Amino acid sequence: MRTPIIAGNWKLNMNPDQTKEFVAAVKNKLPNQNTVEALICAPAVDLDALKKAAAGSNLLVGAENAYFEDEGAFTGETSPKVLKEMGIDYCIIGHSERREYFHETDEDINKKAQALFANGVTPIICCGESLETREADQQAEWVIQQIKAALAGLTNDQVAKAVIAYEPIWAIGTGKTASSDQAQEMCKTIRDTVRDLYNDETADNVRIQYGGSVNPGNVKELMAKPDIDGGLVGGASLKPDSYLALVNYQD
Ligand SMILES: O=C[C@H](O)COP(=O)(O)O
Repeated sequence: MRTPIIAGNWKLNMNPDQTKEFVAAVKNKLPNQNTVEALICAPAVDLDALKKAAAGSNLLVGAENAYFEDEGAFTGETSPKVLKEMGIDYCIIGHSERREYFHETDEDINKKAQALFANGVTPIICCGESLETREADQQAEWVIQQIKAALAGLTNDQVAKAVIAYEPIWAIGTGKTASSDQAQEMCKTIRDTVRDLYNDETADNVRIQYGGSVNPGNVKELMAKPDIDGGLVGGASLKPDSYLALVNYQD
């Protein structure tokens, strides 16, 4: 039985004061963690404020990125070891914005997954195709290759604990959501890929999110699909009311 996981990805939005206000508004209205995991992934500069504000509540805390080394001369990077020390639960890796603007490769993303697991932080591994790839009907091949590269060398136990986020680039921030059938089809493709690479148990345990213009109006339909276990939500996670509607979609 997979616990649904609804994650906000704040991207480059919110400061520590806004973070505290947000958490104060949501912290007593969140679902039980056994029913739905409610997570916010915030910029590194907000994580301390977020973690402290969320203490004692059902809110889980994640980072938006980390480096694959724990320490050293890597100016500007975020250490997975320090994320662990701060009590951070999850970390997004391989978001399409990082692949595009910061030139992250499949190999980087695999190294980041290894480094996060080595530190006990759960990666949310993003994948997804461009509009051009979708129009060429190559989305399945594209995403299968991304998943194979991201998971290379990971164990059954690690993959079973991981979260994979399918985010078609053409649906991110555009208001153009993939239909629930399109999202289901790709999430099933990802689960089938994990089944081929690992085994039934791992495939049945790995949680797969859909991301791309998820909002309170479409979350229920998406979450009703058998292979969609959660959402990775940008814009609609920035306001307390909207975030609460997303995480409480079962009400
Ligand atoms: O990580 C989240 C995605 O990029 C989706 O963003 P969006 O909900 O604003 O479309």
